Amino acid sequence: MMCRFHKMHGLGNDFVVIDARTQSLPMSRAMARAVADRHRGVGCDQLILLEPSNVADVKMRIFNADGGEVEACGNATRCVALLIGGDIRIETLGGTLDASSTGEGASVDMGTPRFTWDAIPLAYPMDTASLPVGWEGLETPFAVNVGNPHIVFFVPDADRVDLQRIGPIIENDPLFPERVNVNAASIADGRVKLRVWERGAGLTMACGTGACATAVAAISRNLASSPVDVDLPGGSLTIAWAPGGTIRMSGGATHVFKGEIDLEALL
Ligand SMILES: N[C@H](CCC[C@H](N)C(=O)O)C(=O)O
Repeated sequence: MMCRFHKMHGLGNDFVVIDARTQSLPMSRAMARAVADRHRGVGCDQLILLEPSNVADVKMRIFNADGGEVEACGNATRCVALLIGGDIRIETLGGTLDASSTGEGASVDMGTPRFTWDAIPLAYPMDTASLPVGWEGLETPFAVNVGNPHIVFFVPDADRVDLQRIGPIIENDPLFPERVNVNAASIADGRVKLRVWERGAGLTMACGTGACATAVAAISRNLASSPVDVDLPGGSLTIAWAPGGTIRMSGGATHVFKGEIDLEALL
């Protein structure tokens, strides 16, 4: 079955976007994993499937490279806004988001962060502002749900954290029943430097929800003030948030090419 797709990225966090609003496409974990495979498929960090919505302009389904369907993807949300254009409302498992395309990218209202232990979720009650846990020198992280679960470690230099090694250990710790996205952040001159090990995708060039989670954590700990510029390997995002409010994320989004793939040939 030939299937058209758009190859897009948000600061190098890359996506295969399939628009299934006019022709439904049953998606499976195996199919998502096969499309994301960088050797046998198209290759991407996340597969994005667009479907009709009863509550918004479009429903955006998000599948990590490991095939798991998840609640939120900030960079992909900007890409979908760029693809569709104008001001749009996007339904996701993590909530319905308002986005505005700005030509080179988009700004998105990512909703209200949640801080209670059972909203992250954690396996048992804890102070999510400063978890009394640590892994090999990464200590007292901040946990927050921004549609998806994130843990944020503030360190002297984010580049010196071996996320390739420690990321999957933390991602899969039993403290996180839904696993977790792992953020290593350092602050310099009021800006945040961020490196992310993503749940279900590994190290990525950028993570939109990671930037949101880290900005919320930095503002909550008085380490930075809103709006916060977050510098990731693939580029910078600007995150605005005040306690009690919603998170506003702005940044680039890029359409690279249109393609076609034989989905049956992948399995
Ligand atoms: N790995 C994330 C989904 C993608 C998030 C990231 N690509 C973004 O831009 O927010 C999770 O499992 O919750």
